[in-house]
Amino acid sequence: MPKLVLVRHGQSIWNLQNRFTGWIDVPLTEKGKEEAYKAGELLKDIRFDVAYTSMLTRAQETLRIILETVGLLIPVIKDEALNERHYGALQGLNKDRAREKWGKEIVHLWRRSYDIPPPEGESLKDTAERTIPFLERAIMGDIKDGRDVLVVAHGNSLRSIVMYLEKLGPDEIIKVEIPTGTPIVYELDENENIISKEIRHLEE
Ligand SMILES: O=C(O)[C@H](O)COP(=O)(O)O
Repeated sequence: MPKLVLVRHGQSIWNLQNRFTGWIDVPLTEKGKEEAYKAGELLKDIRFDVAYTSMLTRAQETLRIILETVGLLIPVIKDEALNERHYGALQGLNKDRAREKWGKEIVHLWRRSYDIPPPEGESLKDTAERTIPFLERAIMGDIKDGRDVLVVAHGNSLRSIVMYLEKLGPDEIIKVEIPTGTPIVYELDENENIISKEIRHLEE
């Protein structure tokens, strides 16, 4: 059965500073690079055929470190469709300051609900309107041909993909958090049904 592996990029400078990032192109921290290396260590048993990532440095750099760690030289496809949710007016703001300004309930809904967009930004639904057509058009073609695929992207672009693959409703996706550098390994059949799901962590 072909594997589809999803990895959120390692910690970025703005993750560390607790700032909304979205489409702002910030680099990984040293810890983020280490998380990428550890993700690679956890994926050494999979002979990926192809990898996909976004147009943002933090995801591309995470992917580069993973491929170097697993020792594979494979085609890498970069596409804006996998970029993080556009966080609109929140981009650059500290998340605690945003809660003080607007209240924690609405900030939580902007961050985790399905269809409530942050000011001037994308809701998860808006994000899914670009990630899912790309998943279907490009990534699922590889899966149907039996290839093992690695996707390195972002917290919310990946939440939209997890919601679709796992057939989650808006009341379920609101609880889903995707930690940095933690591979989610799916085995899929030719009809995109999940045969198995494994979240890989290093033993502490
Ligand atoms: O863009 C961001 O700020 C992060 O990548 C994800 O943000 P979130 O934790 O609010 O979803």
